[in-house]
Amino acid sequence: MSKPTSGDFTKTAGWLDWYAGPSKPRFQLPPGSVDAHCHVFGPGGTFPYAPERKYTPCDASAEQLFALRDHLGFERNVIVQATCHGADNRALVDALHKAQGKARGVATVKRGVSDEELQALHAAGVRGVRFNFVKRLVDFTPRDELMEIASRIAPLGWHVVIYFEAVDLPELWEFFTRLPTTVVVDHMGRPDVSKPVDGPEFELFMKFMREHDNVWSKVSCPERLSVSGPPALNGEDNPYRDVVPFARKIVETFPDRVLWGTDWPHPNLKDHMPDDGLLVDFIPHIAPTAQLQQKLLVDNPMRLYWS
Ligand SMILES: O=C(O)/C=C(\CC(=O)C(=O)O)C(=O)O
Repeated sequence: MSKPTSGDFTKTAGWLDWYAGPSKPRFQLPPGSVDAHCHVFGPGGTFPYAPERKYTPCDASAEQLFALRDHLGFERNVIVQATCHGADNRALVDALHKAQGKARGVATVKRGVSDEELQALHAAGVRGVRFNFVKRLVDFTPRDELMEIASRIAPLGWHVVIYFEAVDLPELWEFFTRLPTTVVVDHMGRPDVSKPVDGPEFELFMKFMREHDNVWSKVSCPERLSVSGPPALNGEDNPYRDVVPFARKIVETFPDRVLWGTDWPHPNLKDHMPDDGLLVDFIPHIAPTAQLQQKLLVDNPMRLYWS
């Protein structure tokens, strides 16, 4: 694979570039597997980063993403708009066109978006919008604006992807449970995995999914959530052990409402950059049977994004 570049932009201090030269997974992905959470960044020279961004990444182009897809053995991608591009979805749409049907997208839109713009996004392959509540990534958007957007995209059959920290779930609960669409949670609602898996914080997340059958979860990002590791590097075949009980509990309890993604190119990691091949090898630890793997990697994402 080619190496990361940063074009005309100066990367955020301490930025870790994505891992060039990932290993080949030992885990054999089921045919038709979908990497259901990944991003494209720029390239900044063609698709400039948004003025309101909170970080400036290294470039991560569509071509580089598709090279990783093929190397790891995925068939398709779901490309999620990252906050460094704000509500400018041009890099995402360009990647969707280049994917020739092998990618779907999740966009960010503002209240003023026109019906024509929504139709054009749909034609490009967008099937959802992302509402981000992680305070280090975005400025506050009033809830009534977000609810208005949700009601505009619901008739298109789209869903809402939500990204938030576990400690904020109580405050966001009322808003989330009013959303009129399928709701997909990024990275399991970012649990604090140093707390017990059967403790009150994670139990609230389980209750959120149990009581609302329109709520799905991505069981992604162990590299972001892990506290005690070990990292997916240097051939480690049992990485991020502390995250496994959380992800596995969700997969086994709600097998028809889970998705998995690499989160490539892993923005804002501070500690290490994982080997994406070893990240794929993490999957059987959280979805231990062939049936669970088929649902997680093929059936669920195909139902949500390609039917
Ligand atoms: O890659 C992710 O999903 C998580 C991110 C970045 C992000 O969400 C964004 O920039 O939109 C994070 O926690 O920094």
